[in-house]
Amino acid sequence: MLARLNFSPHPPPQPSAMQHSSNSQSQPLTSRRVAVIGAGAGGLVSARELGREGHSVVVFERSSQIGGTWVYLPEIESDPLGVDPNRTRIHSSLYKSLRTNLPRELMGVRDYPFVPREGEGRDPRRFPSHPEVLKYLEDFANEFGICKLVRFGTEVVSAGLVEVGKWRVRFRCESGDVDDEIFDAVVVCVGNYSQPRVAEIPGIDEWPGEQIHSHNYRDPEPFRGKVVILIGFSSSGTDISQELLVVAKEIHIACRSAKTGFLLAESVISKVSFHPMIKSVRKDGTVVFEDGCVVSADVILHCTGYKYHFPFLETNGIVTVDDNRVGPLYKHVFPPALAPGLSFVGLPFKVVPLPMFELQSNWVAGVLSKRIALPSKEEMLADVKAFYADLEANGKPKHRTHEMSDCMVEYFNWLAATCGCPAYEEWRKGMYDYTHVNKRANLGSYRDDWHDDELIRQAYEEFRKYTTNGRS
Ligand SMILES: Cc1cc2nc3c(=O)[nH]c(=O)nc-3n(C[C@H](O)[C@H](O)[C@H](O)COP(=O)(O)OP(=O)(O)OC[C@H]3O[C@@H](n4cnc5c(N)ncnc54)[C@H](O)[C@@H]3O)c2cc1C
Repeated sequence: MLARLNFSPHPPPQPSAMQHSSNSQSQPLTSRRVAVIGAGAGGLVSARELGREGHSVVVFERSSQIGGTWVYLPEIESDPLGVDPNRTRIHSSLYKSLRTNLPRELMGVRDYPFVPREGEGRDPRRFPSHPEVLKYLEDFANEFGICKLVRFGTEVVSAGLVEVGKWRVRFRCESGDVDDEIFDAVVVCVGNYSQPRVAEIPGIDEWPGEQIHSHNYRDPEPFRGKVVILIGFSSSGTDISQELLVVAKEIHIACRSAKTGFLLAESVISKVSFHPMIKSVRKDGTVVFEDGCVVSADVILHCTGYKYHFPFLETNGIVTVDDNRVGPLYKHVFPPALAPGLSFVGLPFKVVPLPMFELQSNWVAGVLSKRIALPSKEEMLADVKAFYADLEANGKPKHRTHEMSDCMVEYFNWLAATCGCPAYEEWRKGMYDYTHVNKRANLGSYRDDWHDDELIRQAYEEFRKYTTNGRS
């Protein structure tokens, strides 16, 4: 294992890895008044990119602090399944013990690396616990002066086009008063991990057990001694299963592919069974799987992901959410008929989020300033149609429209080339792939046991451009 490299705090930002190529036509850039909705990582990074481009930015944030997902709350919603429209709402889906599932070298913004910093409560590990990510976002916001752009306690209740190139944003302040303002553009950065998507299970209304979605999972204690059915074995499911193994009586994991590829430790394997999906549940508390196996269970825990949800958006049906496809969107960002006034930062999943936010928002900023040209509306629509046809031809269902996984690097490099930014570095690709392989081989220990030292060396070599030690 590589000895920890010790970097002192970030120096003032260097010329950005993301900084746009010079305005070769030497025309003045157009400055717009832009509303950014949400002050999570996506909104903070967007505000920085828009500001760098010379736009005037207002960030609307309904909570009292920045960080979005990374603001952990121990409370859960009044409906643990998260389907009752009248439930009390909690934004973050973090659970108490969460550590990142990506190494910090990958997670940070490209020109503001997420390096260990000294100080009280800091967590220097490669896969740190969640408060460290929030601290990094606070550092980022302070470094780039973002907080002064944020209107806290201000929830956007509607955003719609009033005339060509003018958007009305209506917002509710903490006092309850509703007001509105006009902007040239709206960038939606409200996050995609708050609105639970649950599995449909025949017979569930009469099943006597408890149900909960991972959005409302905080710690394993309520599951002590219970037989738990866990649906889904992606990011949340894999993590939560590891915690439950310590306290639950049995865990039955229902997932689409029974061959998950994960290797489990000998010590826990007897407590876990893998199954295909649930066929039905019965009044007597049993759960029937598609392979005919029957289990008497206490709890069903849905680790089944989230739905896109933009209740404030008024587009007269131009942008819709259909089976979790937000569309039509050109390259997951611009609705052709409303571009560039409306854009979305952060929709794709199975990605490295922050570098993607950086690229997407650099593109949005550049298009708004007229540094970067968009294709015509017709060309963008044709591109979207071709993309949908491609998904269909490859058997990818609609609800996975914004899933990247294998296409991530291609997408990032397309954005980078369009913006005139450097391509996604080779060490990043290598580290991303390695992390996934290592996770599969060592689900319980991949965060503390790794062998990608050469990639870490390359990462810190690059980070030297942006950190004090590297400059001295
Ligand atoms: C359990 C879990 C684990 C994760 N682990 C990792 C990880 O290890 N590494 C990683 O890189 N990423 C991880 N992610 C992904 C994470 O979501 C992203 O890193 C990133 O934080 C998303 O930022 P965002 O700005 O898109 O959304 P969010 O962080 O959700 O921020 C959205 C903000 O918008 C605000 N908002 C919403 N609606 C309105 C409105 N109408 N008006 C005003 N404000 C509004 C919200 O209050 C919130 O502050 C994880 C996600 C989850 C759920």
